[in-house]
Order: sequence, then structure tokens, then C-alpha cells
Amino acid sequence: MAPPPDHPSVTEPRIGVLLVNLGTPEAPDVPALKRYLGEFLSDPRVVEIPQLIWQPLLRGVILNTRPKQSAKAYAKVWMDEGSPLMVYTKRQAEALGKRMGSKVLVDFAMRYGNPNIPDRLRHLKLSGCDKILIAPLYPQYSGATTATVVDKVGETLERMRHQPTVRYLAPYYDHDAHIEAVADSVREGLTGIDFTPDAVITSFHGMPLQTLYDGDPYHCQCRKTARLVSEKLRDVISEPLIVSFQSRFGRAKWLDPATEDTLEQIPQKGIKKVAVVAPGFAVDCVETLEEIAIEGEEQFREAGGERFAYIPCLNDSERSITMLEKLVRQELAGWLD
Ligand SMILES: C=CC1=C(C)c2cc3[nH]c(cc4nc(cc5[nH]c(cc1n2)c(C)c5CCC(=O)O)C(CCC(=O)O)=C4C)c(C)c3C=C
Ligand SMILES: [Fe+2]
Ligand SMILES: [Fe+2]
Repeated sequence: MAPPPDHPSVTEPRIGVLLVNLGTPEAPDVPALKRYLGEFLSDPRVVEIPQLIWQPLLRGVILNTRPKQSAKAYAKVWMDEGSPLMVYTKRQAEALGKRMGSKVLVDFAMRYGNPNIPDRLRHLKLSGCDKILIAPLYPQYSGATTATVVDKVGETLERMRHQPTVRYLAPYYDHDAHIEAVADSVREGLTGIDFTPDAVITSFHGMPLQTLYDGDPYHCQCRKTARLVSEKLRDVISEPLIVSFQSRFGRAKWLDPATEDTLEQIPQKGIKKVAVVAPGFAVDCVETLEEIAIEGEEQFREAGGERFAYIPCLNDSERSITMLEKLVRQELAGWLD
């Protein structure tokens, strides 16, 4: 039976999937970086210093110095279509959309900056999605990343009369599909280089050490990812992967060992040829492309290293989309049968 003429329009029900990544500046310049870092670093889950102390420091010192330095880093890796993090996330959403069929609408959002979570959630709802899967693109859970996505979704739902039913993709640090995809990408990376590395390093984004003591599972999940990938690669790499943490920020002690220190110390131990992979990042971004593939190589060579290879993140590769499809279909069980 058709609804009465004065009834709000009814759309065909669909299922929404919203891929969410961190966010990135709109341009590799100082004003864009000021806006981006201002929003990102004001999140109390990212910098856990009381706002009364932190905001004057952020506004008075950090936002007057860091944007210039960061803009230079972004400029080195900027792509024709934009920031790598945005470009690859968008491509992932498009490719996954094609795999999921017409009943599922796949979109993407950034936790900081645009396209933002409230807009994309409202868009999915208006497009008929009364069931939505939120997929934070962080294999390992941390309060500074995964939880901030959940916070923002909650904030958006608070303002909705007719809320969609929401599910969240679980952290997938130890999911077979993820371990297999990362291991295969390392395998492929190693066949594509003309040397046999003395060691393979996994570089994860760092966190303040205190977060580990406060109960954040991030550190343990990173270590487990590395252990499981090592086990999968036993036939090609005899030693377990070396684990290190990059992108130290601020004065507090961060998780050890720092990637920077590792790259500077290992040549003295006779490890002169390395391959580096970053399995904490769903896509390549300034942190992998500039800090590791460019700066990291330089640090390693200056310390006596001879050969260096960076193995790209999963990005929008076939194996990445196959993995995402598996993870998403698993979470959609009962909704999409
Ligand atoms: C993958 C997980 C990430 C965790 C955990 C994380 C924690 C974290 N990050 C900062 C500070 C910065 N991070 C920056 C960039 C950045 N961080 C992640 C991911 C994690 N961060 C990504 C994917 C990116 C790249 C974004 C892009 O545009 O490509 C930056 C900005 C870059 C710069 O200025 O150097 C800062 C700053 C803190 C303090 C923190 C944990 C508490
Ligand atoms: Fe970060
Ligand atoms: Fe960095």
C-alpha cells in the first residue's frame, strides 16, 4: 500500500558502509596545516594533557612552528589528486563499493577535516541506509584513533531523531585476512627488490608510553600483528620481524624502540640491508612516505646502512580490497544474506 500523500518520502532500504580514516590537510601549505593540526591535536583523546595547560601551548607555540615543518613533509609526497591518505582511502571506498553490490552503499569519511563523519552519515541515512557499518581503518585499536571515530559517530547520532542502526568493524590486527594480506605484500615487496635484506622492520605509529600503562591495547596489538606476520613468512624470513614505533611527538616518553633509533643503530650490528613495512597504516600517508621511505632511508644510510627498501601499505591493491570485503562481509552477517 502506498503511503498517504502527506507522508515523508520512503526510500528503498540499503546498508551503508562508512570507511573512516584519520584526516589530512587540504593542501601542503601552512594555513591548511594549521587548521588540520589545530583540530586533530585539540582532541583530548590524542593529546591527554589537561586542555587548560595544553591549549595555550598548542595555540601559542606548536601551531606557530610545526605547520611550516609539516607542510614541507607533505609537499614531498603530495599526489596530483591530493594527499596520499585521502587519495588511497577514496580509491578503497570506490573499489569496495563495486565489490559489495547494489544493496550496499560504500562511502568514506575523515575523522578530522573533510569529508567529515556527520555529513557522510547523514548522506547515507538520506540515501536509505537504516543500517550502517562504521569501519575505522585502523588494524590496531587505540584510544587516539579508533575510539575517536566512535566518539564522533555517537555525537552525530545524538542529534538525529531517526537514527540508523550502527555496527563497528572490530580491530583486525590479528584477523587472518589482514595477516595474509600484509604477509603477501611483504612477499611481493621482497621479490621486487634486487637484494636479500638482513632484516625486515615493521614500523608502527607510536603512542605515549603512558597509554600502555593506562590500558590502551595498541602496543600489544601491534606486537601481535608483527608476530603473526613473522609466522606466516617463516619460509622467506628466518628471523622474526623487528618491531619499532615511529612519529614521536612531544616531550613525553613514547613506545620503544623508536624506528628512527632502530634505523640508526642496526648498521653497527651488521644489519646493512633492510626492508621496512608499516602494517599499522591502512594506506600510505605522510608518515610512511616521507618519514620512513624518504627520511628513514637517509637516516639508515648516514648510519652506515647500504640497501633500503620500503614496502608500500595495502592501499587500494586487489589484496587490500579482498581483505576489506572479507572483513566487511563478516560484520554484515545477518544484515546482508
Ligand atoms: C595508525 C595509528 C595512529 C596512531 C596510534 C596515532 C597516534 C598519534 N598521532 C599523533 C600525532 C600526529 N600524527 C600525525 C599524522 C598521522 N597519524 C596517523 C595515524 C596514527 N596516529 C596517520 C595515518 C597520520 C598521517 C595523516 C596524513 O595526513 O597523512 C601528525 C601530523 C603529521 C605531522 O605533522 O607530522 C601528528 C602531529 C599523536 C600525538 C598520537 C598519539 C597520541
Ligand atoms: Fe598520528
Ligand atoms: Fe611524521
